[in-house]
Amino acid sequence: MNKNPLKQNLKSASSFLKDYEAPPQPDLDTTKGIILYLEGINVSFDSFKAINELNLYIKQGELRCIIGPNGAGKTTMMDVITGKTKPQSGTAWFGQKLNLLTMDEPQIAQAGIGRKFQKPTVFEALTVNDNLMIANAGKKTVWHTLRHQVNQIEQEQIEEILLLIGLMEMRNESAAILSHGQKQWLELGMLLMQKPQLLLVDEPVAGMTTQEMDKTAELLNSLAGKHTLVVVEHDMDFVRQIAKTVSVLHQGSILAEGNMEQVQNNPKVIEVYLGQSTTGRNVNVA
Ligand SMILES: Nc1ncnc2c1ncn2[C@@H]1O[C@H](COP(=O)(O)OP(=O)(O)OP(=O)(O)O)[C@@H](O)[C@H]1O
Repeated sequence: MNKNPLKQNLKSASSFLKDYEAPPQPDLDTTKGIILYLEGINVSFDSFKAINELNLYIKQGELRCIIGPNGAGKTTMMDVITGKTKPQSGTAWFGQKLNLLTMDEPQIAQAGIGRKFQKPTVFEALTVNDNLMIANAGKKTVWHTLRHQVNQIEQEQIEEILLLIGLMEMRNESAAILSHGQKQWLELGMLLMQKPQLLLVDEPVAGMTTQEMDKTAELLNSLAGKHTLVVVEHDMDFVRQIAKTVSVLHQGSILAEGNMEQVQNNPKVIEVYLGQSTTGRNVNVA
C-alpha cells in the first residue's frame, strides 16, 4: 500500500483533475506552440549589463529549468517577464499577440503569468482554506472575501488545489503551523487559484528537507502540461528530478540549452560552475 500521503493525494488529485486545465486567456494566442518569446533582451543597471542579448523560447505546457551561477541574471530575467523591469532593448511576447513590454505588472498577472518568489508569503493568521479563498478574490477585500459565501464551483476549485498540494488534511489549520515546505506548497496553491497559464517559480526547494524536495518535484511535474512552468533553481539534485530541458544562464545570456545530461557534460557549463563558490548549496553540475 502507498503510505505516502502526498503521493496518495497526488494520485487522487490527478484523477480528480483530469478535467482541470488552466483556462485559455482570451488574448493569449499560442497557436504556434510557443507561450513565451524573449528576443534580444538587454538590461543594464548603470553601466553593468545584467541581461545581454538574451533569447529564450518556452513551449506551451513545458517545464523549463533555468540554472546559472550567482549573478547570472535569472532574477532580472523573471523581472522582465513580469514587467517589474523594462529592458533597454529587445522584445518579449506572451504568445503571439501580447506584447509584455507594453504591459504593466498587474496587466501581465491578469493576462496569466504568475510568479512564486523564493520566500513563502502566506497569511499566517488565516487557515489554509482561507488562504486559498482569498487568493481567488481578485479585487475584493480580504474581509469581503472571508464573509462571502463560497459557491460550489469555488469550493470545488479549492478542494482540487488542496488535493494537489497535499494539504487537504490541514485545510482548517492555521497557516502559521505549517512547515516551510507546506507553506511553499500553499503559496503555489494560491497562485494556482488564479489559473495562470505560465508559472514562474523562483528557487522552490531552498530550505526544504529532502523529503519535501521530493514532494515538490512530484507537484511541479504534475502541473506541467496543464500549465507552463519556468523554474529557477540552484539545487542540481532537484533539477535532475524535474528537468526535461535546462537553460543555463551566464552573464545575462543563454550559455547552453538541452537535457540535463547534455548540459552537465557541456565544457562551457562545467567551466562556469567550477569558478563559483557553492555557498553551501548543491550547485555542482557534474
Ligand atoms: N537593481 C539593480 N541595480 C544594480 N545591479 C543590479 C540590480 N539588480 C541586479 N543587479 C545585478 O545584476 C546581476 C544579475 O543579478 P540577478 O539577481 O538577476 O542574478 P541571479 O542570476 O538571479 O543571481 P542569484 O542566483 O544570486 O539570485 C548581478 O550582478 C546583480 O548584482
